Amino acid sequence: MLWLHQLWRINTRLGRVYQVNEVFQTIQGEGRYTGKPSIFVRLQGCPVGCSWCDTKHTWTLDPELKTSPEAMLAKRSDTPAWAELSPAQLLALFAAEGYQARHVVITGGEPCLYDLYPLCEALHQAGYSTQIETSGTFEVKAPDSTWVTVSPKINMPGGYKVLASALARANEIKHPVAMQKHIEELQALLSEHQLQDKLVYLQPISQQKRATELAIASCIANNWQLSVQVHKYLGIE
Ligand SMILES: C[S@@+](CC[C@H](N)C(=O)[O-])C[C@H]1O[C@@H](n2cnc3c(N)ncnc32)[C@H](O)[C@@H]1O
Ligand SMILES: Nc1nc2[nH]cc(C(=O)O)c2c(=O)[nH]1
Ligand code: SF4
Ligand SMILES: [Mg+2]
Repeated sequence: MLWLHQLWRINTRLGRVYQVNEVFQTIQGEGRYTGKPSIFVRLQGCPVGCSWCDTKHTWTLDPELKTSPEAMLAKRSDTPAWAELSPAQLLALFAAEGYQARHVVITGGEPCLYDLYPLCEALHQAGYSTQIETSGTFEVKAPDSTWVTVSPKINMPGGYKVLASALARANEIKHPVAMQKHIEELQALLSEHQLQDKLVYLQPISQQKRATELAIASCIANNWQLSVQVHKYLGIE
């Protein structure tokens, strides 16, 4: 017999909705799953404020910018408009769009502002594998089988800091770099949390030549891997 609190938890989860900036099908362009056909679900809202963020249009969650799922899907440029969808509505949207990818990447914005259990569980039940792209500044609320990519934010202007629990949960650590100090910050973080055995990727910030050269040299020196945002080189989403 289900306890009352379990029933309440299930009901709450079933009733969960997500604020979604965009949904699209493409090739995963970053990290361990680079090259994998994927459906991206980009959630709205992020308070972290990375100066080099390539998705600044997802930072706000303005109630006046709420739009319909159809209008959200029809967007052809980066805007801060968002739509509210339940996991069931997202699955129906995937079917209606005829998406064939079986891997779903939940990104943002900062997806870990949300409880991702209901979404990931519904996706798993429907046969999808799931991945989260997160800054690690909020608790990761997702099933064990979800692949978690943590892009640790260190010394952020707003004071947000990567959580030890998020680093421990990470299946891979992906660090955007442009300067030598970013390499040193990552080395200090890995030794502070004893994470030398984690899978680590360096990702040059915004395809800059110097950042890419630094990332290549640092990957070789530290036996890390390179992630180059393949989608940007290909000119796809
Ligand atoms: C836009 S963020 C959204 C998910 C989450 N907020 C985070 O930071 O991981 C997705 C990934 O893009 C990376 N990223 C953002 N802007 C970038 C840029 N200009 N160059 C390289 N990587 C970037 C982030 O570090 C993160 O790994
Ligand atoms: N193709 C593609 N791969 C990605 N990997 C992580 C992305 C993100 O914005 O989180 C991203 C993205 O926006 N597009
Ligand atoms: S945490 Fe992610 S979405 Fe937020 S500002 Fe930084 S890169 Fe952008
Ligand atoms: Mg991106």
